[in-house]
Amino acid sequence: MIAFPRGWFITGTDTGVGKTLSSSALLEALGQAGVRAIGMKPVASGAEPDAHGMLVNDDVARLQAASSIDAPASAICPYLFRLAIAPHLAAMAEGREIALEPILATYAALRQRADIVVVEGVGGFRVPLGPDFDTADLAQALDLPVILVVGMRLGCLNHALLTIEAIQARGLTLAGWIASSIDPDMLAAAANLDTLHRYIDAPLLGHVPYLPEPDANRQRVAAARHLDLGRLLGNPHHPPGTAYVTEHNSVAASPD
Ligand SMILES: Nc1ncnc2c1ncn2[C@@H]1O[C@H](COP(=O)(O)OP(=O)(O)OP(=O)(O)O)[C@@H](O)[C@H]1O
Ligand SMILES: C[C@H](N)[C@H](N)CCCCCC(=O)O
Ligand SMILES: [Mg+2]
Repeated sequence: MIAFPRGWFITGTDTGVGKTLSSSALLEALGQAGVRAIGMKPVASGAEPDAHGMLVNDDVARLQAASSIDAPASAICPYLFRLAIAPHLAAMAEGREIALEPILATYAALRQRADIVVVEGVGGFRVPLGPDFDTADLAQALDLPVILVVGMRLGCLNHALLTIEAIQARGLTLAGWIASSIDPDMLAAAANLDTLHRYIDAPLLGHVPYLPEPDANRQRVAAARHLDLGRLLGNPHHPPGTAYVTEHNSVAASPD
C-alpha cells in the first residue's frame, strides 16, 4: 500500500510566478517515481484557437504533457475562457458563470484515475471566480494541502507572507513552498531566499533557478531536478511496510 497524499493545491504569490512550471515539474518528478499523477487546471483564462479552431490554454497543455495519465483538456479544465484577464471577467465576457460543483465533479473523476492530482489555481490565492466565491474557497472545498510558489522578485516577501496568512486563515495546511527565480536580475536574491526560509514555517520543496529554456518540456525536466519529492512525500513517521518516494525520486519500501 503506497501512502500518498491525494494531491496538492498549487497557488502562487501572483500570476506569472511559476505555478505551471512548478506544477508540471512536480508531475514530472512523480511520474519518474512511478506515481500515477495528473494535473488539473480548474479555471484557465487566456486561450488561442489551434489549427482545428479548438481553444488551447498553455497551462492546460503543459499540465497534460507533464501528467503520467493521458486526459483530454476538457477532463482537466472544466472552465476555459478566451480572454487572458481575471477569470470571472473572462467568464462574464462569454455570458458564463463559474460554479464550484463542476470543478469538484471534475476533481472527483480524476481522483478515480490517479494516485495524485496536482491542482493548479489561477493567479494568486484570492482570485474572484464568481459573485460569491474565489480561489481560496475553491482550495478549501477541495480540502487539499497547499503548495505556495514564490516568484522571486522584489515584492515577493510581502506577497508570500500575506498569502500564507490567508492559507492558514482558511484552516488549510501549507505543505511547503517552492522558490522560482523568475527575475534573473533580482538584487540580493540569496538574502531574500534566506529571509523567506526564516519566516515560512513549512518545508522548502525546492528552489527552481532561472531556467531560460524556451522548450516547455525541457524546462519542466530541468525544473524537476530541483524539487525534493522525498521532502514533500516522505516523513519520519512512515508506518512500517508502506512505500514512499525517497529523495532520489525512487519508490521504496519504508523500513519496518
Ligand atoms: N524559474 C524560472 N526560470 C525561467 N522562467 C520561468 C521560471 N519560472 C517561471 N518561468 C517562466 O515565467 C512564465 C510564467 O510562468 P508560469 O506560466 O509557470 O506562471 P504561472 O504562475 O503558472 O502563471 P499563471 O498565473 O498565468 O498561471 C513562463 O513563461 C515560465 O516559463
Ligand atoms: C491571464 C493570466 N495568465 C491568468 N490566467 C489569470 C490571472 C488572474 C489574476 C487576477 C488578479 O489577481 O488580478
Ligand atoms: Mg499557470
